Amino acid sequence: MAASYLPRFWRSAAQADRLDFQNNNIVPGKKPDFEQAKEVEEKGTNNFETEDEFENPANRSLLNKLIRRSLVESPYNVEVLQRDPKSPLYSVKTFEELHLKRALLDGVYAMGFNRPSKIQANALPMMLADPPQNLIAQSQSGTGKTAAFALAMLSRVEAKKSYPQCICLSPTFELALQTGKVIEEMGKFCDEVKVVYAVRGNRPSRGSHIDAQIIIGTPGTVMDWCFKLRLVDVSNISVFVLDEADVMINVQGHSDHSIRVKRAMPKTCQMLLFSATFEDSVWCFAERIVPDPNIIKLKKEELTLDNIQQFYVACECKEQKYSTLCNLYGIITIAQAIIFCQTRKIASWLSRQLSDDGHGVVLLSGELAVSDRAHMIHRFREGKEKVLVTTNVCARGIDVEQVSIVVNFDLPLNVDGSVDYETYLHRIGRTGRFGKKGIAMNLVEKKCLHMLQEIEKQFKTRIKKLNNQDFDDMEKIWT
Ligand SMILES: Nc1ncnc2c1ncn2[C@@H]1O[C@H](COP(=O)(O)OP(=O)(O)OP(=O)(O)O)[C@@H](O)[C@H]1O
Repeated sequence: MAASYLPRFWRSAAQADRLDFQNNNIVPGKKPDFEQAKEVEEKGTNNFETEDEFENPANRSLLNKLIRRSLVESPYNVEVLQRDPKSPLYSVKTFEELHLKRALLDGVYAMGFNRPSKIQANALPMMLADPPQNLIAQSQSGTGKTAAFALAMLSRVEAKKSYPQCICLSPTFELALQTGKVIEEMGKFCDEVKVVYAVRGNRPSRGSHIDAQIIIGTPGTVMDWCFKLRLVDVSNISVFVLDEADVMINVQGHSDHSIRVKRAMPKTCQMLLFSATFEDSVWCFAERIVPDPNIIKLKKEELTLDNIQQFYVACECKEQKYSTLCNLYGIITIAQAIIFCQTRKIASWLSRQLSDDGHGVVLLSGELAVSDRAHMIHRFREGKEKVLVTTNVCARGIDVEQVSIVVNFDLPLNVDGSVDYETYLHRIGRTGRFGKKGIAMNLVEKKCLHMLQEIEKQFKTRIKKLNNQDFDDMEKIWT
């Protein structure tokens, strides 16, 4: 790693070879005592200015810990956020008060959840009501929507009946796998409940019996399973979930399939639509296709999360964006990062270029075979790869806790060249999960700077400028 690209105080530490940034290793040193740890913490990370202080092994170790905490672990406190009425994680309720069955309570606690988030506490009573009620729900990215609808499905299935009872549609292969894993994990104490994946590459033979109660899949494959292969008796489906519902009902390709599957559901089937974003017109459409829904809706100014700080660097051209990215590399690889590109072509150019220049990187785009996609996302999730270069295929839903920085190598655009606000929000929402701190960095050509103002106006938010040359500016980010 080129130490000169590091902020001042990290630079001196790195030059002294005291911190193994690449591997986030804690440098062995004298174990700091608690009082000293507190004192240093209260001083703040920027107070480690002198070499002398770095000489002290206790301080070195503490510094390392602080960097880890601000970048990798983030000094966030879910407990505190959950008591703040302004936070999307706020909840006055406990999971017990949501009347979940014992096996599910065991499941959520085993996952380390102590209290429900706002969306979970508000949506679950509606979803579990009898008779079942439909719901269209919006909540910011990373606030626990997946767990909310997973709990609803797991609460509704009759485990003794070995046939599909719930269908959940996701827009991508990766998200379907991730959501299925959450359902499996959460339901691990519910004996006999199974999940099956209706995704590309998993094709049971025609007429085979599916004994899983929950089907999670992408719209095209689920449609094939229901209508072409006749694997699913749709008249038994009691819960139908559309995750990322706005793209599922509005974007060509997804919408034809999703709406066809939805129309085949029995009249009594409960419809649950979730997303962090719903353009006004899409919201109206959703209300038209879901009978008599309960509604949980956010205001525009509630959409961005305070825990994600947004920045931009103004660049002259693509090449300068690339060199800026290289300058940032030491910083973005302290934790994990996702770099978004507008097209597959740019993504593969960028990942090739970065690897040629000796940077570790993994590419995930739609052109890869599904097995390669699964392999790449698995390696990234495991932390074996620190930087993921991708397209919008990973913009939504992907939940990797250690992602501290999202870089928009290109701003997300609609086909007409205007800013795609929804995708912007989903992309930056890959960091700052469940109250953690995160950073969104936009590399923007000067001719496109007006787009940043449009984003600021749209979400009543602020995107701060960073100086291209002087990455000591970056220092300010973490403080
Ligand atoms: N009640 C909870 N307590 C602690 N952690 C939680 C809780 N609910 C969810 N999480 C964690 O928060 C993270 C984000 O949750 P999730 O992926 O469900 O968010 P989401 O709202 O679906 O996000 P997106 O809009 O990006 O799809 C996950 O790692 C999940 O395990």
